[in-house]
Amino acid sequence: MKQQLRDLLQGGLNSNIRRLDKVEKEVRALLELEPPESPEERLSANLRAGAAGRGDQDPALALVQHLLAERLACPQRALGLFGVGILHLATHKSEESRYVGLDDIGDVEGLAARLDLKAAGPEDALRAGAFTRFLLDAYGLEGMLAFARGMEKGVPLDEVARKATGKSLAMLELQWGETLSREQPAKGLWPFVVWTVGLLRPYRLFCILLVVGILIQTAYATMMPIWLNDLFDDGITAQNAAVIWRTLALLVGGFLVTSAAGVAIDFSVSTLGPRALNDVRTQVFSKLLALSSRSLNHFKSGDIVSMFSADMQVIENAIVRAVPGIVSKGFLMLGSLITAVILDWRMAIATISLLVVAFWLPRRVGRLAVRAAYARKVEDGKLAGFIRESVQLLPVIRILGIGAHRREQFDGHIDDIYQASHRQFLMGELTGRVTVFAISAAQLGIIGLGAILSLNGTVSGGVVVAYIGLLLAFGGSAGAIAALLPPAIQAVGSWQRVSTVLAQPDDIPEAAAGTVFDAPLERVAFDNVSFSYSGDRLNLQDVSLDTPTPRRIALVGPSGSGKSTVINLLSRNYDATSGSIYLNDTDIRDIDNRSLRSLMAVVNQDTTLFEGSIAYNIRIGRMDASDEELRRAAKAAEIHDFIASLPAGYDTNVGEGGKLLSGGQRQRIVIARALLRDPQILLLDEATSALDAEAEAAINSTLAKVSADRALFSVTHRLASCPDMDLICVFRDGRLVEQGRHDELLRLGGVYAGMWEKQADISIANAGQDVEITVDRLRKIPLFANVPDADLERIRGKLRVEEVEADTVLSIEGTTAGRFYIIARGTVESSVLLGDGSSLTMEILEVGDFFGEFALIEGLPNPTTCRTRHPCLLLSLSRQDLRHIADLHRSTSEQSDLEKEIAATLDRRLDAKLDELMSRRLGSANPKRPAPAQAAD
Ligand SMILES: Nc1ncnc2c1ncn2[C@@H]1O[C@H](COP(=O)(O)OP(=O)(O)OP(=O)(O)O)[C@@H](O)[C@H]1O
Repeated sequence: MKQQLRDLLQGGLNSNIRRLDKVEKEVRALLELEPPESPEERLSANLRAGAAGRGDQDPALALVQHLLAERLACPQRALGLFGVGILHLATHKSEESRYVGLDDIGDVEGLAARLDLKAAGPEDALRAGAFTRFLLDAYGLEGMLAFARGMEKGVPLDEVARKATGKSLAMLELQWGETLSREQPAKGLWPFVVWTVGLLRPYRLFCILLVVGILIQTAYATMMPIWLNDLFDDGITAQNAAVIWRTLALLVGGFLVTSAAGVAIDFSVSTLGPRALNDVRTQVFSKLLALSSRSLNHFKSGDIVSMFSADMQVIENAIVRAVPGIVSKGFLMLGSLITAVILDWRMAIATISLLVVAFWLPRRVGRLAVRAAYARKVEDGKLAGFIRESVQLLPVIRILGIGAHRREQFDGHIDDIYQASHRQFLMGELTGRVTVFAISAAQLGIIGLGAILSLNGTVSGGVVVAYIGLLLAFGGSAGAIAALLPPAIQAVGSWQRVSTVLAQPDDIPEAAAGTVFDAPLERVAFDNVSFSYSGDRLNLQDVSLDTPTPRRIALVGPSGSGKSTVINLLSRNYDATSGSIYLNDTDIRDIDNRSLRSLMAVVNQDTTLFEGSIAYNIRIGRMDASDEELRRAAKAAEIHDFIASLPAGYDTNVGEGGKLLSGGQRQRIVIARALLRDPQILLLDEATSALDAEAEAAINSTLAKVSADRALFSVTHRLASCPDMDLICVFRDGRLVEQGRHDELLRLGGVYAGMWEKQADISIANAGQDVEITVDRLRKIPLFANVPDADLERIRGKLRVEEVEADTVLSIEGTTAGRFYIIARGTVESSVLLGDGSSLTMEILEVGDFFGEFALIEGLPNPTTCRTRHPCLLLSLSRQDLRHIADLHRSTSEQSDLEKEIAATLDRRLDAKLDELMSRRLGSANPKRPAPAQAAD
């Protein structure tokens, strides 16, 4: 056998075997395969598999397919997709498969079919590699192999996907798309120069001025050595005054013209740079406006802001200084080379050979420098985002006492920045230094050669003098390029970030041949609509709803159930993952986007205004509205009288974000803006939840008036307004679980009835001044289920009404201080701190929910931190008050019944919470592998 193998090797297969060996090693590592018994066996398996790759099939692909089939029991149908995919991963840098364009990924089904017929082009191989890498990353080797093994003939791929990953094929493709990097692979200096030239194209006159200036400078520098040669050989050596005077005149004249050309260059670059940069700013800003919320979610706001400040500055500097400098010095070097050939071809060949070597070296270092500059930009963006988040959340950081932890994270960021910038500067400087070093070495070599050749008279003294001049010009140019390279390289990093945004496909949904919707709206329908934000799980599932309009529709349900998502889909902030939404009988995707938007107005809880006057803030609802229409909208929003009472009236400046006005006033301006559009569909997303109770009561009455005769979709946590609604849609876990009128839903006794029961008997009166709760309602709190009426009446009397602003921490995990609370208005987030300092939301507590019961028992610490998400109205009870009531019933030294009951209930709740906490922590420790049982669709 050995002899046989040796013969084969000698038969010219060496290079093939080496390649197969390399591929096999990579594939074994990728698929975690045990190495075979002996090298001979491996060699023979390789050869057998390689030999199977006859005809036009790649022997390496045959080897991978052999390993998949023989060692991993994958069926024939999987060998195309995964064979090509794994081979691609093994032979290319895995990173490459991240950069598949989102538009290019196509569907897995089609890809598998193409690869089955072995018609894989390089793009198919890249896609197969990208899909294989995605499965490996998201579902591990087991998941990938489960997919591959499931691809038996005749089994639909959707079924294979569900079995292997718990997700439908469509969801898997969406998830795959989401994991692809939106960054561009590292680019070099040349593409940046090409981009810059493209940018400058609209400014032809200045470009011509610039090019003429550069050509004049180049011509002068190129001619100078020839004139020096003439001056030396024909003038000074031959004692010819005429030649001397003529050459001197040329040198001085050329000098003056070149100086003028320098001024022209300065003038044109200082015009071109800022103009071109403004164009880039416009492009990026327009792109931001053209990107959907889904695409924007992929960029950090810190990155985007620093793109407009730091990045633009760096690019401008490159366009004004570095690029023109490098181009003109490059021309100069080219001109010098031509002169060198004219002067003496032998010296020129030697010069060119040395220079080729001299340029090759810096190119290699330069590539590393470009990569380092990009890495530095990424780190800068991360730090900017971190600082922004820290400043915004400073109060939360203080209250949670996680300052030291944030400091540690900050140290981590600046450490990363140090590493990245150290590398960036080192590589940038090294590129310059290597360039100078290489050119200087070449210079020395050529001067030496010239001197030796002049000894035996092969070249004249004039040529040597001219060459020295040439090389000085050459060295000077190389030095200048070396100095200009670091800022240019820095600019490539910045440009790369900018181009990552610019390369995103515009995906604000816009119907290609969208129809204008100008009919009266008679119907809104959701037909089996499902949606996922991230591709990871469905946030809305199979929602079907068909309602005539105008009608008032409430969307209710627990936090996170998908209510706001319905608003997002209806307003086409996102498009449904599957299913359709109809206005009358037209799919909203077929409606021209402008026309669709003009049909509707959204008022949500964010009342931030734009910097500018009140009039401006209302008018942006419809730019062509007249002053009279503006006033009418303000009157309908019941804010006109207030505006009229201001000294500057409608011209009053609202300050940054509108901070000179109260929350209620800001919200009325937002409502006036919405009404100015006279929308057929009014979308309210918790429009009053950020306001205090008094402002909420007033604005609710305004909203009730302005929503008549429109299709109103109102997301609300507080059910008090629901009895007046024409339709109530109840959501839970992304599904529309109930729909009907208030009475019907109460009779149904389902989710809505439960929510109503929780909120009923807690009444808010007097614009939030008074909150009442009945004894019967108190009894429904498990803690008080068995407490006698008399005690409950006492507890009711001791409850204190508290009005609390948003973002107030009411109890802190691990501490025993605090009170017992019942929520009458608003929502409260209960969270726990994880080991890595991040916090995990356990529950969103809503009206009728209670928390802080742990405070009622001596020494029992709070298991979670509770923080208000909105301004809240709470009923609270102190430990002392409860104890006082308990003491009234204490006959012996034993615990009273009340205390026993509370302790027992607490035990149960605590157990349940701990179980939930454990499972969530375990779940969050392994986010990459969702259990197939949690099928999202
Ligand atoms: N931009 C987003 N990216 C990813 N997931 C999101 C995004 N917005 C919402 N979600 C998730 O989608 C689910 C539904 O959210 P949605 O905001 O529609 O619920 P909701 O019922 O309106 O909740 P709330 O009452 O708290 O506002 C939640 O699990 C939420 O975490």
